[in-house]
Amino acid sequence: MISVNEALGRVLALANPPEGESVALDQAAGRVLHEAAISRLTQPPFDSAAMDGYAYHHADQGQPLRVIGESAAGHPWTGTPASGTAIRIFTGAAVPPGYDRVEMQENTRRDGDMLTITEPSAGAHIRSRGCDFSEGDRIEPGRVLSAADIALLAGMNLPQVTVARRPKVAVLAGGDELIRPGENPAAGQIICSNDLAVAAIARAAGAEPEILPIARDTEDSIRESFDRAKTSDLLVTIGGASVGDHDLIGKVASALGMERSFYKIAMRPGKPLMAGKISGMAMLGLPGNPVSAIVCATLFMRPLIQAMQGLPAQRPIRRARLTHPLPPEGDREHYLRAQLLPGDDLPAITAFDRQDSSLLSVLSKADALLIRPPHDPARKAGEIVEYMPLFH
Ligand SMILES: Nc1nc2c(c(=O)[nH]1)N[C@H]1C(S)=C(S)[C@@H](COP(=O)(O)OP(=O)(O)OC[C@H]3O[C@@H](n4cnc5c(N)ncnc54)[C@H](O)[C@@H]3O)O[C@H]1N2
Ligand code: MOO
Repeated sequence: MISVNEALGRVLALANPPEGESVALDQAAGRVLHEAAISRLTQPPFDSAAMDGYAYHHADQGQPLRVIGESAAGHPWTGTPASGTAIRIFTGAAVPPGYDRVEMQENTRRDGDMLTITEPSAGAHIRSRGCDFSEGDRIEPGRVLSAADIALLAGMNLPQVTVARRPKVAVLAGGDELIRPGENPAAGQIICSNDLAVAAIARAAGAEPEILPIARDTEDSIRESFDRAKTSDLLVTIGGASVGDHDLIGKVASALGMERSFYKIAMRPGKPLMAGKISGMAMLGLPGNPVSAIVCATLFMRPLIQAMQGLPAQRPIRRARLTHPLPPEGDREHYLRAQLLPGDDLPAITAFDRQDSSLLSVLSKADALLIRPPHDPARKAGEIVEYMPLFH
């Protein structure tokens, strides 16, 4: 069995290089920038007023000024400044060369055409040309575009950007016991839940997931499902990964020529994880236990989907203080479902008592996975441990 870190490295190596596609800005939030975006404009394009008031020249401060024009946003003044003059100006309007101050109107008194600055501000209240960004400035690729990025790209006059194509992820649940939510379970049947969760994690990571019909526990059914997935970038199977007579995923994958990257890792839950490539398509075989499937999707599928879009690999590992003692660990890295509360210096973390890998009700209450390395000795309350935040 290989370590979690080793497995993660091998999973990330399955990612093909991302491909770009051009999208309109209103579709670009949350996507990964694939090519550098290069500004077509300088912003602001002219020295611009930061307040509603009057533009004047600093040298004329202290004397009455004659108001000789007006500059509003979208309607620049075209006259010529002269000494002893001012113009009415509004926020966002161009400040004509020749004036170097804008006084807010609250600090002035106006009498006909004549203006007195009653209380000169310390600052100029002028945003100089290019103080935000300049033509040719770049936003580098390999980042998820935020709402602020979209606004910046718009300001740069870029109506479209090249983002990484969303990886197509086929999600395949298998098992004769599985039926869809809403159906009536017969004896021995349960509701298929894992594929919905895995697809949700895939979508949140930027993929375009497709949930395939549930495969039955026959080689033919599984082969048929693999065939449906062949135009995907990644096939994620759930269940049938262990050693039972009906666990056929590995067998079918091998028969279809899977180049296996690994099978089984020193991790709890998630031991029977499988990874590899079939005809250029990446494949992850998740264990069927619901918590195992969701934890493995979080730890391995999510970073793989991010790598497929050109994002750097990052494991969001943080530190917290234990609220209770923990027993020594065995030979697998253990990811315990846990709850976080605010603490003095670090958050306080409490692992749930019940850690069976079938318990969705416990996972749903958890906001963290408390990480225990293989052979970690017993821990006391108050000791610092590592955790990974869940689902946010
Ligand atoms: N003799 C051994 N038995 C098992 C071992 C082992 O090492 N030796 N490992 C155990 C571990 S650890 C895990 S994890 C499971 C994984 O087994 P599979 O990947 O073959 O999963 P299944 O047997 O298909 O299912 C396990 C469990 O999960 C339920 N399930 C499966 N798919 C779904 C789904 N889409 N939605 C909801 N629930 C699902 C399934 O009904 C089973 O209850 O193997 C252990 N056994
Ligand atoms: O690896 Mo299994 O996931 O421990 O239940």
